[in-house]
Amino acid sequence: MADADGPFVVKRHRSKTHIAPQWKSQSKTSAPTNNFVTPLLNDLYQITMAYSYWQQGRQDLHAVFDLYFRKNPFGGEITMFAGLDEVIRHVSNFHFTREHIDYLKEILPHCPAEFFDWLLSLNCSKVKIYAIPEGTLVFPRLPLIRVEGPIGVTQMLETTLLTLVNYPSLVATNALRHRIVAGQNSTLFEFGLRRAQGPDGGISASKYSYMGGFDGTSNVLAGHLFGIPVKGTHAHSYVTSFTDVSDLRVRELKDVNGKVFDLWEMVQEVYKQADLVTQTNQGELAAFTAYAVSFPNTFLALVDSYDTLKSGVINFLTVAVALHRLGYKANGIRLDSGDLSYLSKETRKLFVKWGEKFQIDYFAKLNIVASNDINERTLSSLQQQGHEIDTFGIGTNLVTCEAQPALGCVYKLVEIEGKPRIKLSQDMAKVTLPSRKSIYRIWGNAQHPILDLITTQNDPDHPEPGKRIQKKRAYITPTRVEPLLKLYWNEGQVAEDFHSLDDIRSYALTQVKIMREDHLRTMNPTPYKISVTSALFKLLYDLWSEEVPIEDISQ
Ligand SMILES: Nc1ncnc2c1ncn2[C@@H]1O[C@H](COP(=O)(O)OP(=O)(O)OP(=O)(O)O)[C@@H](O)[C@H]1O
Ligand SMILES: O=P(O)(O)OC[C@H]1O[C@H](OP(=O)(O)OP(=O)(O)O)[C@H](O)[C@@H]1O
Ligand SMILES: O=C(O)c1cccnc1
Ligand SMILES: [Mg+2]
Repeated sequence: MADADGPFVVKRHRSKTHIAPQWKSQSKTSAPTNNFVTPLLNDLYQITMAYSYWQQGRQDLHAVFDLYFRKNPFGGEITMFAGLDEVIRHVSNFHFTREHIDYLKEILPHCPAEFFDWLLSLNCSKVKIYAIPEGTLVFPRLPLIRVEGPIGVTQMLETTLLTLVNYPSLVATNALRHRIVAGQNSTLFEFGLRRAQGPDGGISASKYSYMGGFDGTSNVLAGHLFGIPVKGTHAHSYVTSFTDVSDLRVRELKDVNGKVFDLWEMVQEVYKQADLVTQTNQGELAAFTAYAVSFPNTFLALVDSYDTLKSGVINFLTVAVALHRLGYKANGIRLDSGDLSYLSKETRKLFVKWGEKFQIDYFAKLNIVASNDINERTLSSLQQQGHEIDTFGIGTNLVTCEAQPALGCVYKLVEIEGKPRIKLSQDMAKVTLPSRKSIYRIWGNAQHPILDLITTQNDPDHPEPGKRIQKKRAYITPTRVEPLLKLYWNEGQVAEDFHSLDDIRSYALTQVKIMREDHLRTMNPTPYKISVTSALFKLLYDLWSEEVPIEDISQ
């Protein structure tokens, strides 16, 4: 498959992320990737609430908000947290421009000039952001991000933070699930840009699919922006644009020592030696020869334009033998229709047969790429059937997250001026967990975490290694207690070093090895346990009774 140097050679850029607050440094890297990401990328109600907070003189009340989701996506029991880097970029850059304010004046004409002056002065220099590291496997109800600071500004972060976390976490989780099903030995490429929900959807899909365990993308801009390996083959239209050899204008190719040969003549020679029973499509053979002239080192051919086994694979092999004689190694083929399992096995047999006939040992291991509407179920079915595919190109179903179009992260107030707050609901899952909380991942003797514990501040049940805790009808003595929330943004300063995309990806893949397998399986997995301490439980019920007094229904 092709990269910038030719079909499918891996090329990594450095992708270290450095973030510096915009008002302290003009460093370009501190800006969000998408310049739509400003305080104006918001729901109107964030601005109208800001006005009312300001009018009531409440804008500086100290608020704590939690960002969390209630249910893992895709019927699974894991979610990969993604998008934090862009959140911190947004926070570090948060300010309204004069142009934004002029527009807001148009849509909120009755608001006084002083309100707009205040809006113009807003930034996140009094905000603190605690978060779980990006790439961590997370679960329902855990605060992924805890935002603290003046309600005037922290309220306004709601919509933007949600949009920066929801889709990234969803698509990263989708990618991770594909990785889990495909196993470690398959190569996975994201091919979804053309089908993504617009340019930002496409860029985010490429970035977060890579974070979730894909090996590369066909999206050139994503390669440029994030250092993701970019890969590609060619389309059917390239093949079908050649009718016959008369379309082949450049046939000469230098061998590895620099001597010039006519590749088409060499292809004809191999063609004769191959003793074919039926004639292959000659336009296809001309197209493959042309592509080999362009990319002799990494030649890969799309073989299903006419007849995969009788024409495409044979034409590819013919060109591959000719290239071999000039000292080049072809890469392989791509299948894009039909029964991918059957065709991959038959193709592998042909690779072996031609390798033996022409005495080229690496032919047996040539790369078989498959694409065509592949999703998690197709991957899983292909694994059961046995197949000979080395590389999967996955587009539509990965980037559009066809199995579940949204992750329902929400942003809820849990404390104001030090007072815990609660949002009630008939639906228990929608009742918020009040107060500023901490989360601890609790490890036992085995090499995997047992549960996550959510605590209040100064909780009497603060977990410690070696200190036994009781959870329902079980005791746990933690061997390790891992605080999950870290301070990332401290009143105008980046407080935690950010990791490169490659590091986050490796961290995410390591966690998959650590988690118990039954939580990871894609079908009917076991839920991972999330517990709250007695103190948090009591706080919730006390607040509930305070907000809605217990009714006497005997009257
Ligand atoms: N062996 C297989 N097991 C399970 N699913 C497969 C297998 N081979 C292919 N598929 C999937 O089956 C679907 C086949 O799609 P479709 O019916 O459109 O056929 P097609 O091969 O694209 O046909 P055509 O190109 O002739 O229109 C794709 O989603 C593909 O990923
Ligand atoms: O199938 P996806 O997972 O979305 O992967 C990307 C698809 O995009 C390309 O062709 P396109 O679909 O544009 O045309 P085709 O279906 O006629 O090949 C490619 O050949 C894949 O089929
Ligand atoms: O390079 C490819 O093969 C490719 C890229 C995007 C979509 N489909 C295929
Ligand atoms: Mg297609």
